[in-house]
Amino acid sequence: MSSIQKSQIEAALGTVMEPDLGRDLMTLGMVENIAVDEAGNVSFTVVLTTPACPMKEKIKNSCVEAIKAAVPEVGSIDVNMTSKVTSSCSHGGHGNHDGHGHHGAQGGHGAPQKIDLPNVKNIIAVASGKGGVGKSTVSLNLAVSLAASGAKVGLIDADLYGPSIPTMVGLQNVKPEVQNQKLMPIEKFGVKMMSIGFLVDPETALIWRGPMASSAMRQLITDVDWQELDYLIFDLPPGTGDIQLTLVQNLAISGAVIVTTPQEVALADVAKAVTMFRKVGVPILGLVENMSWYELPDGTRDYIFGRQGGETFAKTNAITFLGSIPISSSVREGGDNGIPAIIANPDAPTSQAASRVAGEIARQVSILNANCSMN
Ligand SMILES: Nc1ncnc2c1ncn2[C@@H]1O[C@H](COP(=O)(O)OP(=O)(O)OP(=O)(O)O)[C@@H](O)[C@H]1O
Repeated sequence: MSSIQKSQIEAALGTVMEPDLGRDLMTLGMVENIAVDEAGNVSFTVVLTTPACPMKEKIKNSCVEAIKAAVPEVGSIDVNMTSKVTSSCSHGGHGNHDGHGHHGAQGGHGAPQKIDLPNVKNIIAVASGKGGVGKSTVSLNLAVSLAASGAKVGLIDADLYGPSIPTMVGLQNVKPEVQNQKLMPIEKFGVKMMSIGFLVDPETALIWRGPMASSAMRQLITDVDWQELDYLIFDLPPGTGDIQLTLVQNLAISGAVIVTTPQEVALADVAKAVTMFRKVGVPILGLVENMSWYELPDGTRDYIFGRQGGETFAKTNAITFLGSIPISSSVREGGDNGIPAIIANPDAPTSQAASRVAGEIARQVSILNANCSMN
């Protein structure tokens, strides 16, 4: 008969800090179902804020160590790691005392209602100051990677003038069904997708300007039956013009990810994207540097577009650096063949880098949501 009390386990786990949130797991309510059997074997569940948590193993090991140190007579320790994705505070009223979301610049009394999707926990906008830096590639790999970790994920390709997601996932000639007056997203690689490219041919979209473009965007968001999603990745059109500004102003975005290459010209444009998000009060989750280097056959790196431009920019502008993704022919081939590199070649360094970036983004969303609900 074991003399170990549940309270001893609770006390031990109360010393384990969540590395990002700076509070212990018990205070954060992350531990459930603690059980101690007669032989002194312990089991419990740790509920993380995202299945893509890069700290998963670290937290698990810390729990085991804390219990062993506090209760040396313990038998086996069975830690069940699970997750429940937290919701963004950008939903009107959620986690925010004034009930108007956190977008101070726009969210005040009398401000127009932002488009909100109550069943979508987090909308992540992926932006770039300039075209061709790999924004769609990063958005797609982010979506696929989060879905592979177990999250419910959607992806919107809002590039009116050059939708690339249909080609990148091999769905060029697919048309979405309409059910109950809603467009059904098309599911591939575990991700629910909607692209302007599924709805109109590129020549038609090319002639749209201003209100036509804005209403097409609105439809992509509100007329789609997304159902419940943990993350909706919004691949914004490249640049920082009126279309982009209207979108980020009118949509309840949780946070923005900015994609750049290390090149200086791309970075000058990145500054504009940063300014745009800051102006409308959308938190910037961080910056991803794409096409950071090319690995030569002898293992050395060729920094084709310059070195660490993204990281330096992030530092000087007080933005989180989310990671670098090298140039690889498998990424380009994946884009052309309709199978994302992360699926076709998950062990390639580029795929690993893209997965790490996805984990970092999920982590930043969790931190943002936790900080906002604590305030
Ligand atoms: N890390 C990488 N390595 C190799 N090729 C890449 C990488 N990232 C993107 N590419 C390739 O670069 C091209 C442009 O990428 P992508 O379409 O993702 O950029 P974008 O910024 O979304 O462009 P657009 O401005 O057209 O929306 C594609 O052919 C893609 O396959």
